[in-house]
Amino acid sequence: MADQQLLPAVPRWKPSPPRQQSQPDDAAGDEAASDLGGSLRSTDGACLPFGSGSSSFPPPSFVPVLPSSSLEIIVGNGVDGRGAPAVAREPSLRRVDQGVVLSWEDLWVSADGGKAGRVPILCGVNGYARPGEVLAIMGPSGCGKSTLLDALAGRLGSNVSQKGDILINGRRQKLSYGTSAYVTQDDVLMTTLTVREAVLYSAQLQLPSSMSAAAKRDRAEETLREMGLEGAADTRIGGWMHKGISGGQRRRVSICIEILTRPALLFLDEPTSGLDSAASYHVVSRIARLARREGMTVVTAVHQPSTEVYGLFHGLCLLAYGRTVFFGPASDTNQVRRL
Ligand SMILES: Nc1ncnc2c1ncn2[C@@H]1O[C@H](COP(=O)(O)OP(=O)(O)OP(=O)(O)O)[C@@H](O)[C@H]1O
Repeated sequence: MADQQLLPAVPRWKPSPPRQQSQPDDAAGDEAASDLGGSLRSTDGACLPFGSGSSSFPPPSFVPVLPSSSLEIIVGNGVDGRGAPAVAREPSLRRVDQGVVLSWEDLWVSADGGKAGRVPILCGVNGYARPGEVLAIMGPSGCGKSTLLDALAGRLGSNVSQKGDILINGRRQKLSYGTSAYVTQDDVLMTTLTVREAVLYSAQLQLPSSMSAAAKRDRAEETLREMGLEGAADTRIGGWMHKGISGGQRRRVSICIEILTRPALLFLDEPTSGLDSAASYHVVSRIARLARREGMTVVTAVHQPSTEVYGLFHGLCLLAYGRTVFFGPASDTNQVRRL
């Protein structure tokens, strides 16, 4: 088959011996899901050894486990753009029980293709994302990256249906308001506002009324700093008519607005699209640092990252033709990167 021939060096699943357990049915879903600690199942019932063997990307335990404080996130060459060490060692601010382990198992998505019937988009994909880490969804154009992201975020369109499990901390449950945020590919921002105004107004709208005005202002300022936007805070966002902030800064403003509520789960659709490699690096390194610091679970669809940007990802979910062809630590994928 053509797609098989194209991917000779991609690490393959090595099914471990089937477990002595029947496939969960819908009614028993929660109970079965909580038993996924050691492995996830493929469509044929075999176990998929996520994180098994020598992998440093262990499977989710479904008790959200934040990385230990000694864990290092090596950001590119270990030095950020201003020469400061970029190894994140700060302890996470999020309580352990607030982290979100997101997993998906045997997830199928198809679209209504009219006379052609249902058109498959995702075919039994599996994976997970953990607190404090950035999982990159990669693959060629049309392989289903955005669809997977949308399915995980509960944003699929009405002509699309899904089958399979999406679990939050091992259970089928809905995310409560403010738990997750989604940064779309397009920056929808008020061009006449300054960066500070845009973030502050969003803080006033999004943050709970129980927070004082001063606390909301502080949160807005803190988030501006986290995204490295202090220098541009008083610059008008601008647009086609009036030049304002740069493309990379626009992306960071969009992200800034979405993380004001400190969501436990952050979805990003192509956060680096349209950016040069330096701006891409700046955006993703901020996200990686924030994920680490806040114990945030980040899932991002990304297209052709540079080596430096790629080095910021913890996990990789590589799709091709709607199927998972690799899932594991991003650092384990030298063969994939050479393809
Ligand atoms: N709502 C839909 N209705 C019909 N087909 C769809 C729908 N959503 C996605 N598709 C199809 O599913 C496939 C995967 O689309 P998707 O946008 O997820 O790919 P992608 O990997 O994100 O692509 P790109 O990198 O180009 O953005 C495409 O062939 C697309 O046309």
